[in-house]
Amino acid sequence: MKICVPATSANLGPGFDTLGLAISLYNQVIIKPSKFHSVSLKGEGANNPILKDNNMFIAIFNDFYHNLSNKKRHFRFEFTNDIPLSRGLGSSSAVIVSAIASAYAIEGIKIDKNKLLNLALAYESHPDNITPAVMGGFNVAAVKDNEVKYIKKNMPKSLKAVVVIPNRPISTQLARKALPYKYSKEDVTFNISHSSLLTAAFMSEDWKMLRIASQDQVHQKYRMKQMPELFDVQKTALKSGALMSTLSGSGSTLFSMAFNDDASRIEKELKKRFPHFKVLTRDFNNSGVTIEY
Ligand SMILES: Nc1ncnc2c1ncn2[C@@H]1O[C@H](COP(=O)(O)OP(=O)(O)OP(=O)(O)O)[C@@H](O)[C@H]1O
Ligand SMILES: N[C@@H](CCO)C(=O)O
Repeated sequence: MKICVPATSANLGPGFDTLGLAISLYNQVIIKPSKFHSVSLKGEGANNPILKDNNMFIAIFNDFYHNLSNKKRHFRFEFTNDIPLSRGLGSSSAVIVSAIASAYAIEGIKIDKNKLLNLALAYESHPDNITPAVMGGFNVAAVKDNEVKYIKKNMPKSLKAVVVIPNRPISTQLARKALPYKYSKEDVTFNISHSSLLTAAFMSEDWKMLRIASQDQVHQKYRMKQMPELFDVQKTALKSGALMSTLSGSGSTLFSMAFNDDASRIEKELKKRFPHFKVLTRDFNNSGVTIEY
């Protein structure tokens, strides 16, 4: 049985805890019945002892498996991770979504994607990464009575994501603590207007509007101060022709979106200016988590 889940970029500037989209960069896990519990890891986190000994995926998988099954079985988990840890590309959401999906799949129980999304919400209270991780595409999401209410739009093939992944992580938990407790009415109004404009721009494919609509006053400046080079990354991406360039989730990755024809020039410029960071160009993902029995 094989589960594949995409990376996600949340917030998209002003849409704090609300907007997110899925990128064609994946974590994959193959699970096989086995005489003993065993784990193999390839790719991101492969040398991280926590992922071998105290793996969040295994803990969530076990929570669900023990509730769903009355059999005592052991498994071999073969992870191939392309989503970097704590870089703002939704690594925790990918783990949560794929662990829950795996527990159902190994028991042969089909799980509806809306149910999967609402189960994932118990592990990550903001819906902006888990929604595109499950559904794919661009999503606007809100939580009401412990349920995610969302609207999805598929991303067109004419656009690419260009991501700059720094060599240092930022933990989401700490990055959330770095934010102010209170905001001025001006900042709140700024973000409501820009987030609404950004959503309308995605829905109507008015891509030229993104540069203005993706501005934010609520979280980026507080977080990017911790890694000031990120301001230069953002400026370089926009100057090289990106349609928008925003802190991905809580960072440290900078996400940019570009027309296909501009993406390789932007990638080249970013690689030249920031040789110590990883720069990747990817399509968007529209299918979300996939399960092969
Ligand atoms: N492949 C993985 N296997 C097991 N646990 C993982 C894996 N990837 C991430 N994690 C867990 O998720 C934590 C990272 O979550 P965090 O929310 O800080 O970052 P993120 O999800 O990558 O960023 P963001 O939410 O801003 O997109 C890691 O410290 C680890 O506990
Ligand atoms: N909306 C979340 C995304 C990161 O998980 C944040 O910015 O903290």
